[in-house]
Amino acid sequence: MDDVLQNIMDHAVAVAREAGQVVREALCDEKQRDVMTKSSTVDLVTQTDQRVEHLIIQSVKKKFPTHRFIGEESVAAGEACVLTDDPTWIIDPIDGTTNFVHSFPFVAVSIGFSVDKKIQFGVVYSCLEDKMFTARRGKGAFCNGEPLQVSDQEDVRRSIIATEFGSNRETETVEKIFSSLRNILNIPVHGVRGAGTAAVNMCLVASGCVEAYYEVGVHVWDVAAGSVIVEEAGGVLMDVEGGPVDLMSRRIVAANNGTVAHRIVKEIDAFSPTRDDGRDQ
Ligand SMILES: O=P(O)(O)O[C@H]1[C@H](O)[C@@H](O)[C@H](O)[C@H](O)[C@@H]1O
Ligand SMILES: [Mg+2]
Ligand SMILES: [Mg+2]
Repeated sequence: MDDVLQNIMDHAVAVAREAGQVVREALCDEKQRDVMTKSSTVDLVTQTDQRVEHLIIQSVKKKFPTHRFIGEESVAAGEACVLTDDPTWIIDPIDGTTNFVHSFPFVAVSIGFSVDKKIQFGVVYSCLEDKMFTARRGKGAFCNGEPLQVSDQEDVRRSIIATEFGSNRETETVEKIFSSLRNILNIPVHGVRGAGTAAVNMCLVASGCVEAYYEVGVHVWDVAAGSVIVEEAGGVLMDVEGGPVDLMSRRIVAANNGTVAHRIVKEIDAFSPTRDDGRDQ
C-alpha cells in the first residue's frame, strides 16, 4: 500500500500544480473571473472554480477509476457530500475564490485524500506564491520540499491568531463571529489575521507564522488537506468547543499546541451550521 499511496500522492501534487497554472492564467482574463453566487450574495464562484475542479476530477479518474470524490463545485451542483471508507479525493479547486476575483494574492488549490474516513495526505498549492504544501500521515509536512514545524509558543498573549468572516451574513451569525473576535482580541493576543483561505491559514499554522486558526462555517473541502499538514507539522486539531475535530461539522481549531488551542476555545462563541453530510449536529 505504501508505494501505491505515494503514487496517488505524486499524482495529487502534479494535478494541483497543473490546476494552479490554470488559476494563474485565469487571473489575467477578466471573463474567467466573472462572478456567480451560491448560498448567499457573498458566496462567490467563477467558471474557473468549475473548470479547475473538472480538470482535477477527470485527471484522477483516468488514473484511478475506482476512487470517489467530494468536490466543492460538484456538491454545489447537487452531488452528495458523503465520506465512506473508500479512497476519496476531497477537492477545493480554488480556496479563496473571493481573493481570486479581487486578485488578492492568496489563492490555493486544496486536495485531501481519505481512506477509511481518515485523511491520508494533503496537498495545498498556494499558486500565486508558488508554494506547494504537502503532508502524508506519519511522514512529516513540507513546503516546496522543506520540512515544516509549528511555532513552540505556549502563551496565547504572544500569539497571532488567524480566522475568517465566512460568507454567512445573517445577523445572529455575524454577532457570534464578532463576539469571538472581540474576546480573542481582548485576551489580548499579538494580532488577528486572515489570508482569505482556510487552506492557506492552516498552512500558516503549520509553517509557524501564526499560532492558531479557527473558523465556524468552513466546509470539509476547505480543511481536509490542511488538517494533515497541521498535524504532520506537530500541531493539533480540535472542535471549537474543545472536543475532537469532525471535518464534516464545519467547525475547526488548528493550533500549534493544545495549550493555545484550549485557550482559544474558551473565547469562541460557538454555533453549529448545517453539517456538510447533512447529519444532525
Ligand atoms: O469558497 P472558498 O473555496 O473560497 O473558501 C472559503 C474559505 O476557505 C473560508 O475560510 C472563508 O471563510 C470563505 O467562506 C471562503 O468562501
Ligand atoms: Mg474553500
Ligand atoms: Mg473553493
